[in-house]
Amino acid sequence: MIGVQEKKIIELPQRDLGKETIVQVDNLSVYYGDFQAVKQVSLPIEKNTITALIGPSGCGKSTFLRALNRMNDTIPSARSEGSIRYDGVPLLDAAIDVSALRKEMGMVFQKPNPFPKSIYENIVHGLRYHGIRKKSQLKTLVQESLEQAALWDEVSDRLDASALSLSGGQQQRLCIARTLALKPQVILFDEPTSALDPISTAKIEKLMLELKEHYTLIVVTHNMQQAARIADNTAFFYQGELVEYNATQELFNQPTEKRTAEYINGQFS
Ligand SMILES: Nc1ncnc2c1ncn2[C@@H]1O[C@H](COP(=O)(O)OP(=O)(O)OP(=O)(O)O)[C@@H](O)[C@H]1O
Repeated sequence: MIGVQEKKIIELPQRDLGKETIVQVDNLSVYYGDFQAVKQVSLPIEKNTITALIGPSGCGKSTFLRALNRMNDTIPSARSEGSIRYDGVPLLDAAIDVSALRKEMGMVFQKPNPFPKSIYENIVHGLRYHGIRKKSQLKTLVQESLEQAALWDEVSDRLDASALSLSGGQQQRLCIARTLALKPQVILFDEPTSALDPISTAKIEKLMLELKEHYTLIVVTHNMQQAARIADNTAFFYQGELVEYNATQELFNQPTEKRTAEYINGQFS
């Protein structure tokens, strides 16, 4: 449940959302001070799909992604306008408990960022924060999330080892496991493979395709091939605007907008 901070209670949707659209964004604008980084973007995110956000550097992809789970709140100059509804819940409402929201909409970043602690501690940290303290339950959740992140077989005999002793690709899967342990509904990925080698990238892409059976994934990527390989739907952003949003195959094979065609044909980057 997404609770609240004081004033009013806003209930989080129950687990079984039972709807095609899990997140509905309408006229979302995001500003950093006077600068408008995202301009009146509207789009639906379908449940149990991978949605890719593509576009040239600085076009607002990450800002849009971070608006969804209110990560931009941590930037003093940032301000969002418009509407983001998560199964009907207005996420931009000031009364939303952002900590609960970020549990429900977990985030995986570009650079694997495990804590300088053991593999086990990396996963239980967030669980303890959210009030889970029973050892047996923590142990079960650690194993489950590492299995789901396709890392268990590689680390089951060294859960006490430092997370920093893992390879970059393993660290990123640990960060995914850390997110999964909190049982999110939506996982936001901000260029999750751009710091990884091709083999680790392939493992993460395979994992993402497996995860969409249970979760809804939204991924910012610079890599158009990656979007074409894994995404069901793709949104092309340019200078803060959403230029085109369609099924990935359509967007790449028959873009309706000239700017999309130019971008995917490599005429600008
Ligand atoms: N904290 C911030 N303060 C001020 N401006 C910012 C901030 N973060 C991003 N911006 C600006 O907002 C615009 C969009 O940035 P954003 O990082 O969302 O783009 P992006 O498409 O994700 O870029 P990239 O692909 O390079 O990561 C850019 O002009 C950027 O300089």
